[in-house]
This record gives sequence, structure tokens and C-alpha cells, in this order.
Amino acid sequence: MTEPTPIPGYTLIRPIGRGNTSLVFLATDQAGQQVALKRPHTSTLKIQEAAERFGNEVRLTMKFRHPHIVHGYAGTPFGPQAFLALRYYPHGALNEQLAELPGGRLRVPEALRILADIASALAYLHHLGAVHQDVKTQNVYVDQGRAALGDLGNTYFTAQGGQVSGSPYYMAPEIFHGESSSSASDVYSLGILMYELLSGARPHQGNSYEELMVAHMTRLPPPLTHLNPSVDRLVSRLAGQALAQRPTERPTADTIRRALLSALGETPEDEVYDETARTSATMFPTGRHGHAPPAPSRTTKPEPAGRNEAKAAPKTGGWNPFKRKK
Ligand SMILES: Nc1ncnc2c1ncn2[C@@H]1O[C@H](COP(=O)(O)OP(=O)(O)OP(=O)(O)O)[C@@H](O)[C@H]1O
Repeated sequence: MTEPTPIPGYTLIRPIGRGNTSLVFLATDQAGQQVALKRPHTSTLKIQEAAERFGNEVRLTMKFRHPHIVHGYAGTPFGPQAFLALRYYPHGALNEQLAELPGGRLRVPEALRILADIASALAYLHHLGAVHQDVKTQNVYVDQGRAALGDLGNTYFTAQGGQVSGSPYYMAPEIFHGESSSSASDVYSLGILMYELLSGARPHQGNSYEELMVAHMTRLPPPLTHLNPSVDRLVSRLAGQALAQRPTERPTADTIRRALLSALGETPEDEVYDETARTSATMFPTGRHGHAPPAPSRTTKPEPAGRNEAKAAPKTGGWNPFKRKK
């Protein structure tokens, strides 16, 4: 692993992860606080679209403020000193934690809590008019039982347009069709996550992009209560509805959040949102306007549970998250 150029104010301790876009180090900041320091690969900086995705992640992570979105301390979106300093999660991403559990399965209350936190993060993004586009265990971080959604590289504001993207195990049928993503396609991915965490397995399996596409478009998984009888009936029903073929038939993330909290024996309250991110979103548009996104490109062999699953991002050169519409 080549040593990257130092970032003033941070001391690297050791590498802790590697994704398709970046290398992540455990580091300390000037106050001695541990952070996860994300640095784009040299190759990321050389490919315009990949560099823009990293820049998008930095800008949006610094903009959004929510207890269940991975907290960004500081960042530089572009250039050789590009970085993003994030809250450090000592146990890594949820897929890494699940891999170490006997049977790969959480206890139901733990799963409900994580799902409620992620539903809360999505309700916040959707309230601001943004879509995440990449909800999956690889992008969920958990510490002391509480979860946060990370990796905002593919997130965009729907009013401004953005590039369609997703991971084939979690992607909504309409994304396979080449349609735009929406809050409803995030809810579909949340539905997959509900099945995965509450039943111990993702509902759709496949050895290729095509097999997964057929599964998402034609198969309806059995109710969650059949796979795990201890799952609350309303949660099971909403998980099924989240996987509806038609986006309009899916519940909202907030409806799911409320049901998950009720299943935990809590009284769900209305969430109050910090609107600053919406305001600054107007100042920093994140994509082209009004274009239907092109169909996602294919990946031939998705990794079964790897953390670097191929994404269905199209190879187009035109998307610049920071350019205003002409
Ligand atoms: N905040 C964090 N705390 C602890 N570990 C982290 C954190 N962020 C990332 N990591 C580790 O680094 C790995 C790579 O991070 P990530 O998947 O976000 O990279 P990426 O290159 O942006 O992803 P992608 O492959 O989607 O482009 C993760 O799988 C995880 O092990």
C-alpha cells in the first residue's frame, strides 16, 4: 500500500479498510481524537467521474447533520490532498460485523434498532429531497448497538438530478429498468436490509447481474414472519410492501421507522430536522437537471457478501455534481 501525501493536522495510525474509491486509515486529529481518514486512491483522482463521486461524498457528508448519518469532521473534496475525516467505528461496517457473528444473524431487538436508525437516516434524507442510492450492510456502521448510514458518494438531490446507481443485491426493479432512483427505491433497499437482518439472508440470490435482475423483478419473498416467527407482524408486512414492484405501493421510510420503534416497545415521535442542508443544497447543486438517468451498466458476477460489491453505475462522462444547469 503506497503511503499517501500527509494531511496537515492528522497522524496516520494504520490502514483499516479499502473500497473501490478510497483507502481508509485510523488516524488522530490535532486534539488526539481518533478518526477514520478516507483518502481517494490515486486512480480515483485520475478518473473524472470517480473523483467527482468522492467530492460529492465529502460535500454531502459535511452538509448533512443527523445522528444516524456517519458524522464528517472535516474534508477536502478535490485534488491531491482530498480527504474526508469521519467518525471512527472500531468494529467496521455492518457486513464485517455480521461475518463474525455465529450464524451471521443478529438478535431481533438488535436488528430492529439498527433498522430503525437507518430508516430514520433515510427519512431525513428524503425529507430534504435527497436519495442515498446505496443502502446496504457495507454502508451501515454500528457502535454500541446504534447505527449510522455512510457513503454518500452516490447521494443526490432529486430536484437537481443525479446519476442512477445501486448495488444489484439491493436495487429496486425500476432501477434495473433504467428508471430514475427515488425515495421509494431507497425504501426498496431498506426492505432488502430488513429481510437480511431479520431473517439472516438477503431475499434474492444470484450468480450474475442478470439472475439478480430476474429475481428482483419476478420473485416475491415469503413474509418475514414465515422466515422468523419472532418478527412483529406489522414490521413483516411493511418489509413485504417495501419490496413492492411499483414504487408508489411502497411505504415511506418514516412509516417503517415508526413500525420498527413500536416493535421495540417504544412510542415513535415526530423527528425534527435541521434544515440547513436543504438550504446549502441550493447553493451547491449536485447534478444535472431533469434528465432521466441512463440504464445502469451491467456487472457479470456480483460478490456474494463482499464489501466491494460491483455497483451498477453507468459509464458516462457527463455528470458533474457541482456544475449548475446551463
Ligand atoms: N467511519 C469508519 N469507521 C471505521 N471503518 C471505516 C469507516 N469508513 C470506512 N471504514 C472501513 O473502510 C472500508 C472501505 O470504506 P468504504 O467502503 O466507504 O470505501 P469506498 O472506497 O468509499 O467505498 P466504495 O467501494 O463503495 O467506493 C469499509 O469497508 C470499512 O472497513
